[in-house]
Amino acid sequence: MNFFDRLADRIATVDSVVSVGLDADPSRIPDHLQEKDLPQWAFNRRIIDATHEHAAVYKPNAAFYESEEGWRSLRETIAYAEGKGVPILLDAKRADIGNTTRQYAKLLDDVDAITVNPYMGRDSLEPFLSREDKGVFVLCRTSNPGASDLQDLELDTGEPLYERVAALADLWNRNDNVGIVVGATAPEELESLREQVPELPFLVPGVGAQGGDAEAAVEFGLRADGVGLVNSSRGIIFAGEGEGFEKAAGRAARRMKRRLNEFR
Ligand SMILES: O=C(O)c1cc(=O)[nH]c(=O)n1[C@@H]1O[C@H](COP(=O)(O)O)[C@@H](O)[C@H]1O
Repeated sequence: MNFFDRLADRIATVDSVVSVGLDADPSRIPDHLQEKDLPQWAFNRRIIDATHEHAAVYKPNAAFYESEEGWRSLRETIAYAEGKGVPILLDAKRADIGNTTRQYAKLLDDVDAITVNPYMGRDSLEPFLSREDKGVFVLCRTSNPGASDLQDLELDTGEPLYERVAALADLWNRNDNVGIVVGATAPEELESLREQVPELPFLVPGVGAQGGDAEAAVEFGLRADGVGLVNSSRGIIFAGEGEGFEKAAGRAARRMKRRLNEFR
């Protein structure tokens, strides 16, 4: 089954478009879990127990797991989330020349969807795009302050670079498995991109800790059939500290779901 069909089912089941970002920064894991064998896994397991009823997906960012312990924690996390029926979107932002990117694309064996970087062009993404059953989210207009350095540059056609990326993503979507990443901190760009590529699902990060626009994230981030994702990482998983941190995370996830649902 196509990833976006599975995602539609998941959104309907939990009545939520919340992507819970599992950015388990080792330095922020509560003290009482630090002596565990794999502190990140111990942390994520508790977060998943507390938030899965509100999670359309979990989005671990690979940056937080790039160590031997980290990869072990990530594997456990993925298996546990799958056991709860929650799809995994691995935020890896990968892509490279052909033989290298074929190795990167193997990451998809273990997860449902991935984020990729379009900078090196079509061939660098081909091994991801050809995985018909997996979701591929192409970075388009990111949420960070420096996004405008390159992504807003005007091409000789007069369009900004991020619009060209969206047009290419639409072209690359021959298997109905491509979405784009558009930050909630860029509500005008969100609106214009939704008009430009109405068929593409969006992943909208940047609400919560980055202060993005939740209403715009829902209004323009979701496709007409309601498929799309709005992510918060630190705003959910680090909502509380110390013992009982997971309860605070559960409340934060529920609050975000309700807030987004007001606009759906
Ligand atoms: O691809 C992403 O998910 C992403 C794209 C983007 O434009 N901005 C952005 O913040 N992200 C990711 O979304 C998450 C945001 O985390 P919080 O700011 O803690 O909610 C991080 O994992 C970022 O890497």
